[in-house]
Amino acid sequence: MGEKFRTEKDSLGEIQVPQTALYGAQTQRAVENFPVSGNGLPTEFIRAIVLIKKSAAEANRDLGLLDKARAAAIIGACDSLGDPEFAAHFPVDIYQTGSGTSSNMNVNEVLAHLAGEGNGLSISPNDHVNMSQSSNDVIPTAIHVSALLAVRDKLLPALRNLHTQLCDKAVQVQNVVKTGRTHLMDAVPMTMAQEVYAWAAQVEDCRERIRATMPRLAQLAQGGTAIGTGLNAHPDFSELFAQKLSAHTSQQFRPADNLFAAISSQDTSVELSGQLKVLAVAMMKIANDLRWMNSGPLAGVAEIALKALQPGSSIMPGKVNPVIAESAAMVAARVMGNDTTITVAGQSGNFQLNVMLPLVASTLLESISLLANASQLLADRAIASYTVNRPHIEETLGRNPILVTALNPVIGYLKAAEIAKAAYSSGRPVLDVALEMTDLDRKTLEDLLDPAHLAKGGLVGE
Ligand SMILES: O=C(O)C[C@H](O)C(=O)O
Repeated sequence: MGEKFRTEKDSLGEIQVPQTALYGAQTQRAVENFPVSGNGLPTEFIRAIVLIKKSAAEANRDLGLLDKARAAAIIGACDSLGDPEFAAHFPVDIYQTGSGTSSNMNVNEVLAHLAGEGNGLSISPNDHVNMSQSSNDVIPTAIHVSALLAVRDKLLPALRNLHTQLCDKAVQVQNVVKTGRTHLMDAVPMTMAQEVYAWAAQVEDCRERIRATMPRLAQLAQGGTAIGTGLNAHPDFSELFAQKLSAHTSQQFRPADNLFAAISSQDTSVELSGQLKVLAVAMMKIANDLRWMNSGPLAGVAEIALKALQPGSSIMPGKVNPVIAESAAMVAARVMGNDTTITVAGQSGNFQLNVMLPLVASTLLESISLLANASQLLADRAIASYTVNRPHIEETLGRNPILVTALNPVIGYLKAAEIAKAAYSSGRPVLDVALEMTDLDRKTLEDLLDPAHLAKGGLVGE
């Protein structure tokens, strides 16, 4: 049996809508107009719009604009939306109208339908659910709210965990002295803790950069309506709305300093995306360092062994690959690309409205979610569990002629270079060669060339 339909009507006329749909005519038109990606906007974004509708209904009620019965019905409808409704009744594609009007109307229609069910109330998607609002302030507000909550609830905790795991690891490997590398080539010694603490510092700086965007994310376009003038909204609406939303989210929101700017630009989204890109760059570096350090096990750098999580190869038996680091590196690549997308979308503020808002919403939320998940996995399934190949590290460190760098202040660079060359060509320990080519005694050379001492900067008296 074919799907049943009902007739719905909007300002363009009648249209057939699936019988069971909670949405109405405008959503149906959008479904038919935009069969583009097959992907809807993220659930957390739609949830943010629903929260905006709830807070708006409360504010309109308190301002005496919306009668108590309708306000209660709309608020009840907002509260009744569970996961199955989110999956089924918000079908509009990301690549729709640039203002997100189709998604705003989708939410308005679903809530009006649910709010009017079984109570005899006539509830209009435009006049009641969308009262005092325009898509032009709802959608930028939903971007800020959903992004801020995702940063607060997912990304910042994941970064804190990654930082903690890195610091714990650094303590575990504080006595591992290894060869430092510059240009991928052997350089002077360091401890593995110094290396891991450097990653931790990068992560912590990224966390702080992202956290610093939150005060601007907390500024909302709501109340500006179509272009920022607030036409059709009560003068107290934006402030009261922000109070209601703050209470529902345990997060302080407030009206934007300039509502025109909040509607016509996406500068704060661009700012946040830029900080997410810094994190992606840091994540790529850490993931690649781990991959190099884990390379081998026989013919590679082989300093560490990442935990074996799955067979690496369908054809090469026994091979194990650094899958979590590869996954994190792909996330980083995606976020860098997303930042370019958001940069272009952010430029698309023509006169009073940015018209790439759904693209900003989906791309920004994807970056936050991917980075949160990848950070968690990197921490728990790579950093926490890797083991150190101490014999190999010690063996290569002991033979490293670059240790001779420590003799520069005593015998000069040119003499030290001669010793290094002789050590490289003969394959002998640099200490033995230096003993022959200088006047320094063994004890002095042992002190000067001690890798653990050099890892502290080689300062006399350390
Ligand atoms: O949907 C709205 O509220 C306004 C629309 O985006 C427009 O400016 O044309």
